[in-house]
Amino acid sequence: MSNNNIPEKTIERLSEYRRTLMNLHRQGITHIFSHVLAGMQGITAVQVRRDLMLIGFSSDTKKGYDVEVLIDFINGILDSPTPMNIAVIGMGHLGQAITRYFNGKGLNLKIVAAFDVDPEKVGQTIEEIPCYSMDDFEADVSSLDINIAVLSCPSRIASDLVVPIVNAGIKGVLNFTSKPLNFPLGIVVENYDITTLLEKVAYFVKENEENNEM
Ligand SMILES: NC(=O)c1ccc[n+]([C@@H]2O[C@H](COP(=O)([O-])OP(=O)(O)OC[C@H]3O[C@@H](n4cnc5c(N)ncnc54)[C@H](O)[C@@H]3O)[C@@H](O)[C@H]2O)c1
Repeated sequence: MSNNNIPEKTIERLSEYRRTLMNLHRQGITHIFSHVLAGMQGITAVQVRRDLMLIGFSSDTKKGYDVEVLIDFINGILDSPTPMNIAVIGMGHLGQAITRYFNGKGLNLKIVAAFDVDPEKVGQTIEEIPCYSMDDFEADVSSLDINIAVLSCPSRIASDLVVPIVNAGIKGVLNFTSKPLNFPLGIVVENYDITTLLEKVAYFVKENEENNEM
């Protein structure tokens, strides 16, 4: 099966499984049963087994899954053969928080540059990465071999960045602004808006309360 056929939700869970497995590995745990992994993720063992079957992982031994082997297998599915470089566009509160949080994770993905328009930030090193001017965005993205952009600029200017991002050859966008963006086919985009997500949680809380009252 090509990785393109793996459902989005399975990809998200594989990333979560890997983080859990890496923690277990650090604690010296060598094997884990599907129901234990499932319990740690708050899902069913059937779901875990189905996800791992989908990616062709079947080495469930009497002791459960071999933690190291499973991490390697998931690496082979999720990671690109070469490390991917990420740029943060808008190195304000959120951009800096994301960089600080993400670059400590030791993944095959690294935030290597920031772009901003603030003269006090451009030319500085912030959270251990260089901050470049938006004026030279396309040339710098190309010379730094950046594949992915994280958008943490003001929402009102987010749509102005679609064309520069496409022209610069960026292949994936994680958009944190409150302006949902569309890109041409071939560019992966994930819009992550905390207000939408919180409203979704609040809606289901309300639904549960209403159902409990009935
Ligand atoms: N999705 C979420 O969970 C979430 C949470 C908080 C904030 N946000 C959004 O993230 C964005 C940033 O929020 P913040 O609190 O970090 O704001 P901030 O004002 O601290 O940072 C914004 C940064 O963008 C820079 N900027 C302005 N115009 C730019 C341009 N044309 N190109 C590149 N950079 C530019 C600014 O100089 C500043 O450094 C906002 O759109 C906000 O709505 C999303």
